Amino acid sequence: MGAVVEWKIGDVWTQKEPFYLPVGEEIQLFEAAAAGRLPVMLKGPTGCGKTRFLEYMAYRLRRPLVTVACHEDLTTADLVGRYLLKGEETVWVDGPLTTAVKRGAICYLDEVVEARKDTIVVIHPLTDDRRFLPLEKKGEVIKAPDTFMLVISYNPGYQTILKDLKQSTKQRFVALEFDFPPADYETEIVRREAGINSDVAAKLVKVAGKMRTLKNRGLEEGVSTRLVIYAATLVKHGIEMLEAIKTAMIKPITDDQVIQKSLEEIAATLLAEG
Ligand SMILES: Nc1ncnc2c1ncn2[C@@H]1O[C@H](COP(=O)(O)OP(=O)(O)OP(=O)(O)O)[C@@H](O)[C@H]1O
Repeated sequence: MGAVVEWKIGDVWTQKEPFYLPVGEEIQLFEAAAAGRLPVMLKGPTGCGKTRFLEYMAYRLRRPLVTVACHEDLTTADLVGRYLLKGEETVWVDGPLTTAVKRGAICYLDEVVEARKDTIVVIHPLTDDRRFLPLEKKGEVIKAPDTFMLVISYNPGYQTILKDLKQSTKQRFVALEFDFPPADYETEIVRREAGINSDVAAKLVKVAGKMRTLKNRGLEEGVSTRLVIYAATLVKHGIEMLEAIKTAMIKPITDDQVIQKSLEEIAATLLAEG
């Protein structure tokens, strides 16, 4: 048995509309894919709004959202289900993928590349016009209802030759590309999410923008919108700007003290400029 799989079902009818600020044509494209029963890949760096977008789309389409955090020990049984011993009896327990298919939900496999290649293969029949899920252990095949939709997230920045999706998997999805929002959009997102004024939000976004230009020059990944929101939240709770930037936007992304110091200097200079 694999490690415990982390998953949750969000029922849209019990949920209020998630805040999502569209940046391009992503809503129309996703709706067209949903109408055409096509599987979707959300491509982009960590913390840039992929999950929030999907929560918003699930709400908009009034479909439950089943989210699975993929990891390298994830087995087919973790996704599909397994027989478990309950007292004297052996009972079948559906996994998140089976639950999503049965409920006609959107199933979101987050960071799918982390899962083992032999595990990923189980989604193949769901991603073409067959749209079925084989439950091999149970000797059953479930046909997906029209509302079922498979969505995966994928961060191309992390991939190496050893860890990448196979072409035969990639070429089963339409891809929506995400990136950090343009500065004025990101300012609005940070303002709303952290509940701070636009001025503070704009300054943090400016620092984040500068830090992102240093990607590949010592920094593996640009600072995420999520971290900018964290910094804004610290400021809202009384932490001074530079300290908030160090704690939320610099230390989490690099352990290298020399790089930390130079990022701090860049931030201090930008803050002094006003
Ligand atoms: N366009 C947007 N509209 C509203 N909020 C956004 C938007 N983009 C980013 N955010 C904010 O950024 C946070 C991080 O985004 P999210 O959790 O969706 O990232 P992600 O791309 O799914 O990251 P990961 O791959 O690490 O799961 C969200 O909680 C939300 O507050």
